[in-house]
This record gives sequence, structure tokens and C-alpha cells, in this order.
Amino acid sequence: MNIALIAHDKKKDDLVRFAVAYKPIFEKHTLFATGTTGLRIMEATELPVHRFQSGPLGGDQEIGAKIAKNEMDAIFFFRDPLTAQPHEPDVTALVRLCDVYAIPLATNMGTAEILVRGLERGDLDWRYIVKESSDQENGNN
Ligand SMILES: O=C(CO)COP(=O)(O)O
Repeated sequence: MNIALIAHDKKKDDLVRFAVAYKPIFEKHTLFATGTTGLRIMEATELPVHRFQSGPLGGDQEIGAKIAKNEMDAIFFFRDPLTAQPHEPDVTALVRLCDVYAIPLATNMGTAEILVRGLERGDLDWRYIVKESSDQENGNN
């Protein structure tokens, strides 16, 4: 599965700890991240991470574009609800696209624990079916 990992600055330590704790699960998947978050996760876990631009420079939108193309299966986005972000519209747009395409999105540690365990248990395997049928519609297979 394609998994995106994103965290605002004050939540980066939490997401890095989370990624390290669940490395045995994450290493079975393809990881994507916004720029700074991705760097931190790569350094801490030594897992490969496809890095996009930093969030304020368009990284959230790049991940949103992958959602719109049905190329992202789950998002871990540790948002900071107490700090104004210069790119708040991008953040809102990313969350909105998750809702448009029914992509599982965890915005805090509590939900992230459930999502990562669901990922491991196969609760997201329906995504393979969705992707297969959309590939067939697009003539990709
Ligand atoms: O701002 C972000 C998400 O909105 C995260 O971007 P960085 O990972 O580059 O800090």
C-alpha cells in the first residue's frame, strides 16, 4: 500500500516515534511524506521514503494529487491544532480529498494507533480491489 506520513512541526517528534515503533508494519509498504517529515522519518527508521516538497511549499497538494489519482491508500497526518499554518488552505484541501475519495486519514496518535493496526490486520485490503477496478477502467491493466 502507498502510505503518506505528514506532521506539523510540533507533532514531528510524535510521528517519528510512531514510525519507529511501527517500523515492522511500515516497512511492508511504500512510504511517502512531505519534505521535512520525510527526512526525519528516513533518518530515524532508515526506511526509504518518497519525499515531496515541504508542506508550506506545496507538499500537501502533491499528496492530494496522488489521492485524486487513486494512488494513496492511507494518510497519517499529525496536525497541530494549536498553531496557525501559513498553508492552512492546503491542509484543508488534503483532508477534504481524503473525504472525497474515502481514504483512511489519521490526524492524531489515537486514531493512528487504530489505523496502523487495521493496516496490519488487512482491514484496508479493500483498497486493492478499488485500485484494481480503477486500473481496469483506465486501461492500465
Ligand atoms: O506542513 C506540513 C503539512 O501541512 C508538513 O511539511 P514538512 O514535512 O515539510 O514540515
